Amino acid sequence: MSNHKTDHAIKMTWVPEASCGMARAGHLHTRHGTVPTPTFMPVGTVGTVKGMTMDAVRSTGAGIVLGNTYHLMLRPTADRVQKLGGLHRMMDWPGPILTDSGGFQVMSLGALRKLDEDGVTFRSHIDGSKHRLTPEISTDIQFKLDATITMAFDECPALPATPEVLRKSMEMSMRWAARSREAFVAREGYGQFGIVQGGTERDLREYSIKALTEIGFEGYAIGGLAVGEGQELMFSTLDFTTPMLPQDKARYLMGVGTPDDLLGAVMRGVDMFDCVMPSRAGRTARAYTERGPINLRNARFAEDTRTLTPHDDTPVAGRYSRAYLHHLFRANEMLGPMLLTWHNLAYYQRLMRQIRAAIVDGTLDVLAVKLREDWAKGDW
Ligand SMILES: CNc1nc2cc3nc(NC)[nH]c3cc2c(=O)[nH]1
Repeated sequence: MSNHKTDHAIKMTWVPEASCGMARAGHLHTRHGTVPTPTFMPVGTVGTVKGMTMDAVRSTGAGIVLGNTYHLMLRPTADRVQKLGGLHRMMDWPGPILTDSGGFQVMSLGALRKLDEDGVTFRSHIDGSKHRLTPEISTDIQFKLDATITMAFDECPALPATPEVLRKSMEMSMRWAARSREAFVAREGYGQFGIVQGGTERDLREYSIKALTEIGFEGYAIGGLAVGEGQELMFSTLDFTTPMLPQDKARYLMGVGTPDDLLGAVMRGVDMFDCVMPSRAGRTARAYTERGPINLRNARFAEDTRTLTPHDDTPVAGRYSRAYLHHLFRANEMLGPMLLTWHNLAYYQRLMRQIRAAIVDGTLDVLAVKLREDWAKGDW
């Protein structure tokens, strides 16, 4: 079922460049610029990547950032963001912005939620005010935010769940996907992604992909994972899910993940990621490095004059000692979370660039062995 409103617009496209096994390298062409994939999207929850100016975000090499519908609809509200010229103008980020559709965060943050066939009613975690999200309302909010990529409104069931619960939830999300597509206003270079559901069940994932590809979207997200199932079950689900997705459209694995998750998911055919880990870790003194994560509050760093990483490709990496960062966190200084968020996001972007380059020259398997060896070695 194609949708008249989306036929005429020149949609957003994903163009393949190279592949290595199941892994792909390509470019996502949008109204707000072209992004090399695989790509990691820093999370800009309420119109800010916490602790970072957008110049700092850009300096890490990030190409596209994520905004949260749930948070933005509560504060400053979609109408106000629209009045301020949309997210791009308001946060001074001219590049692509993907907004999620809010359902996942309603279920994890909202209070007193009531879910029905039409949508979800909930109270704000900020002031207890009552709000409603439906496929139509969510799509309209994302339009007002001027999202480059709009996400379909779905339900992400908690795992573990019985196949029957997963089937009912997925079928409702597919009905919501059709309503989301109907409500989507096509504009040149903008796109909407459907979200595949079905938990870890192969038949349900197949049904969901069939439903979504019949509706037709500019890209496809894999939802319903990274909800506590563990890496092994996430990877085994990807093993049979990504091959069933269209080859010529971007695949986005929602809410993932650690550096090892990213590597494994790219090797299973995923192109796009978002995760709060690098930025949240930056606020809690957890530094991601080539030798795995380290906790900078630990006393062993008090006089460690080494930098966090041998790379010196960001204003942080080559300039500040672990001892200084340790001091900033012990002193609860603002600069601690700022510098470490910057470092972590730069580490994630550098990792994605390394992975992408290895796909292009066909050496991803070699890189994967090297990365996993180094992560396992632990700190220098
Ligand atoms: C916006 N819709 C939507 N968001 C999600 C965000 C997630 N974030 C995680 N782990 C941190 N899993 C997720 C699944 C979904 C999902 O199934 N749907």
